[in-house]
Amino acid sequence: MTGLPPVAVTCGDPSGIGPEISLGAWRALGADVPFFVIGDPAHFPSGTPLAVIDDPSQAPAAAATGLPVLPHAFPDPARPGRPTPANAPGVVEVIRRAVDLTRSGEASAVCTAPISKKVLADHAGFGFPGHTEFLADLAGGAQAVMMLASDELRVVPATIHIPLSAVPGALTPELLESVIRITAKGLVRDFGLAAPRIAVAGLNPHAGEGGLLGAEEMRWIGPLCEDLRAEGMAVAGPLPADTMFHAEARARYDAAVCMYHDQALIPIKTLAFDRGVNVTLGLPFVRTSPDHGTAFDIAGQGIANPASMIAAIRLAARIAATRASGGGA
Ligand SMILES: NC(=O)c1ccc[n+]([C@@H]2O[C@H](COP(=O)([O-])OP(=O)(O)OC[C@H]3O[C@@H](n4cnc5c(N)ncnc54)[C@H](O)[C@@H]3O)[C@@H](O)[C@H]2O)c1
Ligand SMILES: N[C@H](C(=O)O)[C@H](O)COP(=O)(O)O
Repeated sequence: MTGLPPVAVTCGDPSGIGPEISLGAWRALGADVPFFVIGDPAHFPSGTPLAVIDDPSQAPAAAATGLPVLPHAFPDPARPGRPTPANAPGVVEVIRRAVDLTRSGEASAVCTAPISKKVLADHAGFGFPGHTEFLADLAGGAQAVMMLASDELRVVPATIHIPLSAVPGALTPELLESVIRITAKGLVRDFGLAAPRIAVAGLNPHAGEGGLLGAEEMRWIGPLCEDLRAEGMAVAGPLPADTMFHAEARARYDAAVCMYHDQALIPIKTLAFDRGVNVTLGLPFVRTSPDHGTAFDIAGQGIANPASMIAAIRLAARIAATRASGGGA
């Protein structure tokens, strides 16, 4: 226990595995890492020992008897695997509520259960491609940087939720430089690393093969890395992306900054799908999430693995404690 307020966990899509992995997290963590879920008490698996609270401060004591839930009423029941349009706006309201509670100091961090972007776009007018971009907006337009972290590997996609065809146009020296700087700062502030080492992936096969397979590396990614090295930052690259994720290569850096979503997320979800955590860097509050989605295909069957959610709640509490102590700052 840190003495900090509890972590606010959003319900995510109630028809996904959010309710059951939250229950799994409470079973594993009990009151050791205080948290509460914001959601509809009727959405949890039948037989869930619930501890309904009306204030986040009650969560640590409530956790001794059941899963602490701060109620948020939804119009429809949760139908596992079959999201209902009427519930979509509530999913967004819950995220806002978790952020408000964290910004007011009643919660120490936000941990989000998975949402379906498509369901929210279709039925809640959600104008963002993911939590990351929504949270950046709630933070007043901060530049939010997505990191997925595990013991084996940390990765950061410089461009996030955009089509592959849009990546070369969206990648600019300004964007990449700020992503590298926010990553370095996050590794110091939130992960307590004194001198973080960052590896930067190339965009093209073989990092462009000297211009034969693409020009971006020679034209500006390489020179940007040079400039940052000249400043004293430990930045390696641009490295060929196909050979930078094996065990020996990973030992040489603390985070890999990649050019697009799948370049970053395929290696970590292959190595650590059951324990990776999505952390948003660059926000004025702490936010984590499990590294998987709504898993509608298995929702309600009681087989979803709660390990990534457990790791996400633990990491949220740890980062909040590090920030509160001024630890890595
Ligand atoms: N943090 C988030 O909100 C988040 C993250 C990723 C994906 N998504 C969303 O989730 C939806 C589904 O995405 P997807 O199908 O690509 O990925 P997914 O992670 O939901 O599922 C991929 C596969 O992994 C399995 N799986 C996922 N989590 C599991 C767990 N905890 N235990 C056991 N098996 C698990 C699923 O059953 C499925 O077979 C999409 O709408 C996507 O946008 C949300
Ligand atoms: N890109 C993430 C993944 O594939 O795991 C996922 O979509 C979550 O993104 P947000 O945290 O922005 O919702």
